[in-house]
Amino acid sequence: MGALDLAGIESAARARVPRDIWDFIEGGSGAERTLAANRKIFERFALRPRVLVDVSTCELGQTLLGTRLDTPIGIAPMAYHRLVDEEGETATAQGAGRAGALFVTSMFASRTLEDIAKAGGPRWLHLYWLRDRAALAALVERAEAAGFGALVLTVDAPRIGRRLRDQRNGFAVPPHIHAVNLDADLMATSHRSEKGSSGIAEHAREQFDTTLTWADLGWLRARTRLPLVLKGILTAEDARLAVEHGVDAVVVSNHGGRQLDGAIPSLAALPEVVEAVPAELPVLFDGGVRSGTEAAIALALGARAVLVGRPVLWGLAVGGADGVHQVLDLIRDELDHTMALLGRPRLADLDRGAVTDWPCPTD
Ligand SMILES: Cc1cc2nc3c(=O)[nH]c(=O)nc-3n(C[C@H](O)[C@H](O)[C@H](O)COP(=O)(O)O)c2cc1C
Ligand SMILES: CC(C)CC(=O)C(=O)O
Repeated sequence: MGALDLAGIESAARARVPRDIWDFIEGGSGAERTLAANRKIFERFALRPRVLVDVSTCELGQTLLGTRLDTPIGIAPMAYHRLVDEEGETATAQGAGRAGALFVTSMFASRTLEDIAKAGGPRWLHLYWLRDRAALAALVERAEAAGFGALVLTVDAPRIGRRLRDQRNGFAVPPHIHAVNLDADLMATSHRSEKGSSGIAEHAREQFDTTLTWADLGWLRARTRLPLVLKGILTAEDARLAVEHGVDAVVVSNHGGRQLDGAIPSLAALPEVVEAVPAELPVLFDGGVRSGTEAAIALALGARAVLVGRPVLWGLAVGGADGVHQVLDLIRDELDHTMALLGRPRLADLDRGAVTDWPCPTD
């Protein structure tokens, strides 16, 4: 029998993945307040079921920025999938393809964009803004040629958060795993392991452009015909600026609690962002989603799609492409079930009326 929920897949993954890699994946920044809050906040919302609605079929497919998807549950960008599986991102892409799910590939993928494209499935490419703009431009060109459908620029990481687990472990990218889409000399620091510091944070300090402002977005826009998505928006103010700067979509995210510790839980930021942007601008969401019920809550609060991070790596660690497919299908099936029992069989029916604030009496 397959896993009935993600908890079983998580514990199987934990048993397989080496401790320092597990800490890198699971960890947050600082006291991990935001990491914990991303999960806890889902308890503060409850669903409002309607009855006597024809729910004989639920429709979970949609077209998002020109990309056809069979499910509103996609994969958040995560670096270095080969940390947990020999094949890495090509297996992830296969699993996502079978589920008809969006795979947002990290710029720090450990397989080439071209191999990922060959594995099939709907895909977008995530970017950090490197000081080396020529490297960025080259990546954008390759992404277009390889059929990536949008660019997702992550804007919440001018520096890497203080990830104490990684600092204690002296975590660095193992020597046999590489961000193969970037030149080796650009990535050298990420492999430097030293107790008390994180190779990943050191690398970002060296290579990420910390001078980046809204005014620079035009440079990227001018280089691509692909839709541009900003990931890491948590306030109405920034959502409005994103719209003013012609962005095509935003992802409400606090980077899974890995960046600013103490930042607002992702789900708490979602309503103000949704309210601040025109109805037609897609708002995506990530942070702490571990079930179809939680996906339904985020969709009802206005997300057009929900991205899932860590659970996909659990699936990959446990079962490669099959494990990724299993994780995505499990959440999708739970969502389908939730929509039926909610009396809201189409994604468009999942509106603000489907959910209510319900301050938990034990809080
Ligand atoms: C191991 C790992 C690597 C990540 N790498 C990236 C990355 O390269 N770029 C990025 O924008 N976000 C990255 N993230 C953040 C995810 O895109 C996402 O915001 C977060 O994991 C969502 O929360 P969840 O894991 O609770 O679902 C990473 C997250 C993890 C766990
Ligand atoms: C290589 C890292 C900078 C990837 C990342 O964004 C993360 O670990 O959260």
